[in-house]
Amino acid sequence: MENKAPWRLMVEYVRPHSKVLLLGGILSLVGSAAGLAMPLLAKYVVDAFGEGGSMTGPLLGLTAAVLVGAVVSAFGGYLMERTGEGVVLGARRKLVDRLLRLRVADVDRLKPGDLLSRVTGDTTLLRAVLTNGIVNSISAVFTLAGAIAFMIVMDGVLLLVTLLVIVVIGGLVALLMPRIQRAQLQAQESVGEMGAVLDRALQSYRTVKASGAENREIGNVTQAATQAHDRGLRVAVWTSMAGTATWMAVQIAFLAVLAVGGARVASGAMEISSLIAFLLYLFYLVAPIGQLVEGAVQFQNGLAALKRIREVEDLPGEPSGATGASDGTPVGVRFDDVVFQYGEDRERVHHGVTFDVPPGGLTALVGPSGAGKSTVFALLERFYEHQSGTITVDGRDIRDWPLADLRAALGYVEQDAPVLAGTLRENLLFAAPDATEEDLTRAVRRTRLDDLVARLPEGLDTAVGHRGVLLSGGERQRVAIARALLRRPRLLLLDEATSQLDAVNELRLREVIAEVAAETTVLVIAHRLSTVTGADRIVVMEAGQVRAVGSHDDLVGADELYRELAATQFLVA
Ligand SMILES: Nc1ncnc2c1ncn2[C@@H]1O[C@H](COP(=O)(O)OP(=O)(O)OP(=O)(O)O)[C@@H](O)[C@H]1O
Repeated sequence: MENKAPWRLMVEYVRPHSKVLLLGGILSLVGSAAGLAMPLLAKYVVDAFGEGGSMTGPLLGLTAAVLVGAVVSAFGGYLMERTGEGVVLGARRKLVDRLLRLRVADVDRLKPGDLLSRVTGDTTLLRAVLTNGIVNSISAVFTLAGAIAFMIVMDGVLLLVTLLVIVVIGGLVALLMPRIQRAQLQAQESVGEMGAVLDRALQSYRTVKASGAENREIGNVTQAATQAHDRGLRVAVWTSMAGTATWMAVQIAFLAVLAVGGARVASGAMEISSLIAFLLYLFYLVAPIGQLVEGAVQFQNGLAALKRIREVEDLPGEPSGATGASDGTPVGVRFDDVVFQYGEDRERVHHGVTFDVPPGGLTALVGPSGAGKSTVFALLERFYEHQSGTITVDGRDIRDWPLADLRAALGYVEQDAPVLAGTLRENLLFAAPDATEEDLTRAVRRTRLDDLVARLPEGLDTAVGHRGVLLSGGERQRVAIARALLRRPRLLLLDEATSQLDAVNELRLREVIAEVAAETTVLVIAHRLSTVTGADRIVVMEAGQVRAVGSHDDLVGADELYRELAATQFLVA
């Protein structure tokens, strides 16, 4: 979406930490200056040794340089790590903020496990860029420049020899960089892919076991892991080639300097102490060149990670307005010639859906599977945008409602009624954290959950297990209804569970629905005869259109499809 140069994007993450970074940078410069002074001081020690002068001064200087270098570098290093963690935190915050505000349609496409790896894995790579990448590179450049300056002073000819070797091999390394970045991006993608496969297996854990598909799923995850491994190896190959090239550069330069320098010392063109100092400086080049190469590699890795992070950040988000409020007064709903398809390449799901639900009472949506009933709910919640026609809630086009207010006005209970991990209380308060104890007790009573609460060892504070595995299907559905009711919705959308409920649970559910419908508008996707016969009106949908509206008795007499549904679906299932 944005077309900024990659390093600019990187700067955005680093900017909030620029002060600490500057301090760290200065410290590492001081550290490298202390380091740079050492060979020169060593030369003085050698000179003093040769000339029989006092060695105390140079030796003290050498000690001071070592100490200053060590302390300053350690502190500078700590600051860098700290900033690195700060960058990771900042990136994660930003990414998570976007992740939870994405549009449902985009999330449908993306794989949860892959998204997870972007938040956990890719953000971590950004830190490496900062700590080893940017700062080490800056201090390396400084050390390098300093060492070269000293080397000019020592002997210009030897410097030329050194630079020639380094430039040739440096060029080779530069050629490797784009390959490293590409390989790293692919490696990160494999890690994301592995997360996605693993996530799928864990989400459908019982199905995997029941289908005897453990080995196949293990195979799939292992395959993704192996791919990540292979691609990681490719990164390692290119990286170590870059490392080897650097190492060779220094070794060849060393041999060349030794040969040329030895000749120059023999001919009297240069002193032996200068040659020693020069060789020491030459080895001083090893670390910064290594750092530069590593910095460049880290930078490539960081860019690869950044690409994956930006892919998510650049997706459009929903408006992040304040949480909406609802006063619980019932509202009416109207669909007027609504046309909708899930994607450009998808078939239409709604071909002009029209119906009208007055405020209050119970309205049942019925129709064969795939008729588009759940889609009615998804459109009302604005999980997706309809292509044409009008949907109004309380007489107001839903596109004109602030999204947060619209969603606060609607209570939504999904068919598989998810219960989140945590205690029963946490689950109930999920949509209304500020609800009072009294509200809570009332909601529990209204949804006939008091028996359950009395039976649980720690009442409301009993942990209900990951995804509510410790509750029955009927209990889960009622927990979800209670959760929705605590938000005092003006319209309750209830996608009835298709699974068979036992007689007691079915009776309870019917009572709960009837009681809620006395106070607010309830729109229920009905799979049960008890629900449709108890409804004030029934909307019959077929293949993306409304074919009839009426009471149970009207429809049994007037609508063939309804009669058929009543005879088979509702009575049997
Ligand atoms: N998120 C989605 N992305 C793409 N297509 C979808 C999506 N959700 C539903 N569909 C398609 O839209 C059509 C209508 O689905 P919908 O869930 O609204 O039907 P339904 O009447 O509620 O059926 P059921 O009673 O089986 O739940 C189906 O063909 C389905 O495949």
